[in-house]
Amino acid sequence: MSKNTAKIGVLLVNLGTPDSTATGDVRKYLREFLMDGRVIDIPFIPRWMLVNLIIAPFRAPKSAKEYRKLWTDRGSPLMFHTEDLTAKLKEKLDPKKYHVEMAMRYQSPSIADGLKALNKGNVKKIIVLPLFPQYASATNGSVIDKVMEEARKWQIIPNLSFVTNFVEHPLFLEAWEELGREYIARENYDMFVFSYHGLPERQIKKGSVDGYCQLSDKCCANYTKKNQFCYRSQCFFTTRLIAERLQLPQEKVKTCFQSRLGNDPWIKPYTEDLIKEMAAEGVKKVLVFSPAFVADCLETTVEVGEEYKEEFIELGGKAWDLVPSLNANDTWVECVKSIVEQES
Ligand SMILES: C=CC1=C(C)c2cc3[nH]c(cc4nc(cc5[nH]c(cc1n2)c(C)c5CCC(=O)O)C(CCC(=O)O)=C4C)c(C)c3C=C
Ligand SMILES: [Fe+2]
Ligand SMILES: [Fe+2]
Repeated sequence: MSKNTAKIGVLLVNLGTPDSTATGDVRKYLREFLMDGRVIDIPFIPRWMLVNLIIAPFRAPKSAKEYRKLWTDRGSPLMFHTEDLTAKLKEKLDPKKYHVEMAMRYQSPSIADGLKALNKGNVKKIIVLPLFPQYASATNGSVIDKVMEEARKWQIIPNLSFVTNFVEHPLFLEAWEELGREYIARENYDMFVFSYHGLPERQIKKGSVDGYCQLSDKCCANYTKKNQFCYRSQCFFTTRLIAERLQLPQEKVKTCFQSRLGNDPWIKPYTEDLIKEMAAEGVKKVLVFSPAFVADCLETTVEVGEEYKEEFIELGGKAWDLVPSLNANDTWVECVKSIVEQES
């Protein structure tokens, strides 16, 4: 009997970050990111004009300044946390059985290079794990799309398996529970805010099965087979699962959405509005979770941890504590290992 020595390839994919904080590099990153038709989902010519003539030129210098607040000796946190996660996963998985690579959807290391490295290693199967817990066409969908675009060029296409979301994975929830518990043990919070990356409402409606998702509280509050890919519904569901584990009183738990871009309506409630409401109601101490991200990045450290905090404190708040992301937390590494083993 011949022994099949081919391994299982694993590709961990995160969003991507600029190569440096130079305005030119940030502009290059924004152009690639926002020219993705799953991110700005309008026809090519208006998208090209919007991105190249308006957003990239005006936003790049502002974003570069924000990235400078975030940058470390090891570069962008999104990058080095993903590197650390990958290194720890490699240690946990049997190297005779698995070949692990990491990639970024935009900029580098590219998905094409990650796949090439796996393919050279003679893999019989490739498991693609986009590092986004809740499915969105703009993130997980875009990673899957790009992997298929690359694989389409190969003579031999091995078995490809895609992880579409992992909001219910017990170890994902346990990792957040552990991180949250440390804060809850130290402080008596009035409110627990779960702030997720936003999405244009249009993108939720486009993915709605039989028009089920109308962005009301009714549809998104229930996570069912009809809306299992509705990003907003998965976010509410994530909040509920983490809050239940931490036994947080329901009336002290809020879900909201941050980081709007452009003038179209994005999914609500907006984090900025919630901050104002909470301050007006006399809420003083808030613990914030950001479970759409598995690594700290511009959106967590700067937007939630600095900018929203400043706004809340200016409006009379006393504490706005951000729970750090999963980064290379051991329970999270176990979660990724378990996802890979389930898909193997
Ligand atoms: C949960 C994951 C994310 C979704 C969904 C998502 C959708 C989305 N994002 C933009 C526009 C921008 N996002 C930016 C940064 C950024 N976004 C995510 C994740 C999701 N985006 C992450 C992890 C990051 C941080 C990257 C880092 O380097 O730290 C930015 C760039 C930063 C800036 O200039 O403010 C933009 C722009 C859209 C339009 C969108 C959905 C359609
Ligand atoms: Fe984003
Ligand atoms: Fe919905």
